[in-house]
Amino acid sequence: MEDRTANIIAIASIINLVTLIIITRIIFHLTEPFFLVLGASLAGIIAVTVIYILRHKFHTRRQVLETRMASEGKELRIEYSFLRKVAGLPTKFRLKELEDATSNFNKLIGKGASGSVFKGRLTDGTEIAVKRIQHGEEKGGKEFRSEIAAIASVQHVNLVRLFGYCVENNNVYHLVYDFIPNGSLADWIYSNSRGCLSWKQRLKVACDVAKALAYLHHDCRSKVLHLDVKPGNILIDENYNAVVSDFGISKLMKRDDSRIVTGLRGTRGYIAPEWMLGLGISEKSDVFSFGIVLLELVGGRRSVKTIDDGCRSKKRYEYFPKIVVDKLRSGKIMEAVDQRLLDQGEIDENEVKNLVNIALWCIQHKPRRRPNMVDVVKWLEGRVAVEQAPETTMIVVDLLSIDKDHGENGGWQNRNKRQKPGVIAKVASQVGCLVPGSMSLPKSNSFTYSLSIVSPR
Ligand SMILES: Nc1ncnc2c1ncn2[C@@H]1O[C@H](COP(=O)(O)OP(=O)(O)OP(=O)(O)O)[C@@H](O)[C@H]1O
Repeated sequence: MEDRTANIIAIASIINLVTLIIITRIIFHLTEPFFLVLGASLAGIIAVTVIYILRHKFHTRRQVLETRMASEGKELRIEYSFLRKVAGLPTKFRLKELEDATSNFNKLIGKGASGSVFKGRLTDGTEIAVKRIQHGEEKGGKEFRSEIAAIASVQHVNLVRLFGYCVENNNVYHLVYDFIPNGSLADWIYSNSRGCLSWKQRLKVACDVAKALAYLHHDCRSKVLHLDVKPGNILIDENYNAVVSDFGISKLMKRDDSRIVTGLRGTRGYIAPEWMLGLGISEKSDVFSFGIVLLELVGGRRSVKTIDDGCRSKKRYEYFPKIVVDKLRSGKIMEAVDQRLLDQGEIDENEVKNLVNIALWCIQHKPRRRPNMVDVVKWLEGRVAVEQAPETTMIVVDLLSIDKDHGENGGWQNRNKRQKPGVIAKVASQVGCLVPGSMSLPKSNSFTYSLSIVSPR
């Protein structure tokens, strides 16, 4: 509308001017030179007017476009952030936002092998846990990408929620999670630091973790292998629900693949034998680790313990799963149960046997003999009866757990050390505990074990 008015005014001005010149010529009988000067001036005026009109048009159009783009951009941004929220996808944080949220990273919650975790609060009041991975670009970046790839698109009440991430500084990666207030399962079962979980609460934790793993293995577009299932990575929320966390070494696996080959990582005591032997891993490797967690829930202790017998040259180890099998066979399973649970009472021997039986299915050394997590959930919920677990050789024990310096506290991980299967035999012979062939199980409660390596296939 404005454009048209400007055009009309310009054309009308030119017509007026020409008319004025013609009238002036008629009245005053003006000469040729006068008209040359006048013509040039007129051309100048017309050129200026045309330039003005064009500029005005261009300016107006640009303004219209800018306004339209701004409003479309805003709409797109709103839509984009809305879709991310709906899909639960992680958002990118600025370092400054995380510094403000964590008061400059001064509330340390805990430290793991890969970094430190800090408590914080976002401006909208949401409590967060910020994990700072500081391993140098390659390792830290790898762990960071694994974590994001694995949990960015998964949503389950028993999986920790990843709110977002931040990579402003090349070698420092931040992952922002929902804050889970009651510490990890390790704090509850290995020590009294937070108290003692009752038997019912332990059964609930087992169910929650099983559901989370069943979801990762069977309900996601690609199978998600967690690969570091252990009490330290199972968080307890305010209602004592279990939340699985730490996807730093997880892997995605195509639905059609039966196994994948990857460098040995994970945590001592929980690594499935097929992984240690370099035979490839699958969702059944998580099932193995889960079985070990079940036994630790029953015993309130770690599966591998160092025995201090005063002999410094050769360390001796106690393997709890073997103790449990022994106790079950001799009808004394309650002797393997966490003393604190026995003191609390309200623990049913049949329920203990049932849980132990499920665990023994899960830790079968042959992966194909292990159940899948969907079946485990049905067993744990009592929807399907559990048959007695077959005997398993239980002789490929986590040799990499045998670490001269770190003893039994579980703090050592080979997460960042890629090991070849041959290393296992080497480590075994170094610690003097490689016995070829199978081994017979000692009958005593706290026996030490020798290790031999057989193929789980
Ligand atoms: N989302 C969270 N909310 C509350 N606490 C958390 C959260 N994530 C981790 N933590 C706490 O931070 C501690 C360190 O966690 P992190 O995952 O880094 O290490 P870890 O699992 O203990 O060891 P590792 O990295 O060796 O597996 C844990 O003990 C846990 O209690």
